Amino acid sequence: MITMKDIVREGHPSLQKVAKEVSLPITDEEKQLLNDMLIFLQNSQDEEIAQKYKLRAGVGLAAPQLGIEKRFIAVHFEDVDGKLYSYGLVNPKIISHSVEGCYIAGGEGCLSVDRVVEGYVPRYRRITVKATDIDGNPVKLRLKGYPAIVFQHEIDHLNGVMFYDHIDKENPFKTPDNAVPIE
Ligand SMILES: OCN(O)CCCc1ccccc1
Ligand code: NI
Repeated sequence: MITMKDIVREGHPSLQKVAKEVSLPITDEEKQLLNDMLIFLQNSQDEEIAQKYKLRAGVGLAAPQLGIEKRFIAVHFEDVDGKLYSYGLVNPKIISHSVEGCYIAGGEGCLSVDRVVEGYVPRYRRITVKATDIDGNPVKLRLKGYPAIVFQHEIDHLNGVMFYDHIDKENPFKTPDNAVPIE
């Protein structure tokens, strides 16, 4: 099972590179990896398991965070309406996005960053993501608000981008233009 010791921290080269496209169909080993990533997220959100294995709660994980420079991401969370987003995706790509932005009022964190980095992280408010799922089916997701933010955070990891790269250096709490806060 994946635990925190498997997650590389900032400074590790895998977090700074552009990860490679995965050739399809994915291998059984790659399927296992995606499943293990999803199970980690579920475990990290289970109070008992998280406490037992000292897991930090996460709503998403990207393969480069495991030192694996391949374009895999996993997400597991519910949105404010209780809709469950639980996906293991291959080669996710943002194919369109709104001009309008959004940001989490409390800022973002990252399992690969063992410190608080304050400030607003400007994100697109709406995105359309195309990917392949764990069974090789094409997936097209239209996402808005918090779900859109999570996917952007994970896809950033595939391109060597950390959440704090988006924070305004001069004024971290400058309200991003044309953007709405997400509580
Ligand atoms: O890359 C995953 N990760 O480090 C876990 C936290 C993910 C995340 C945190 C805040 C807002 C969006 C996504
Ligand atoms: Ni992260």
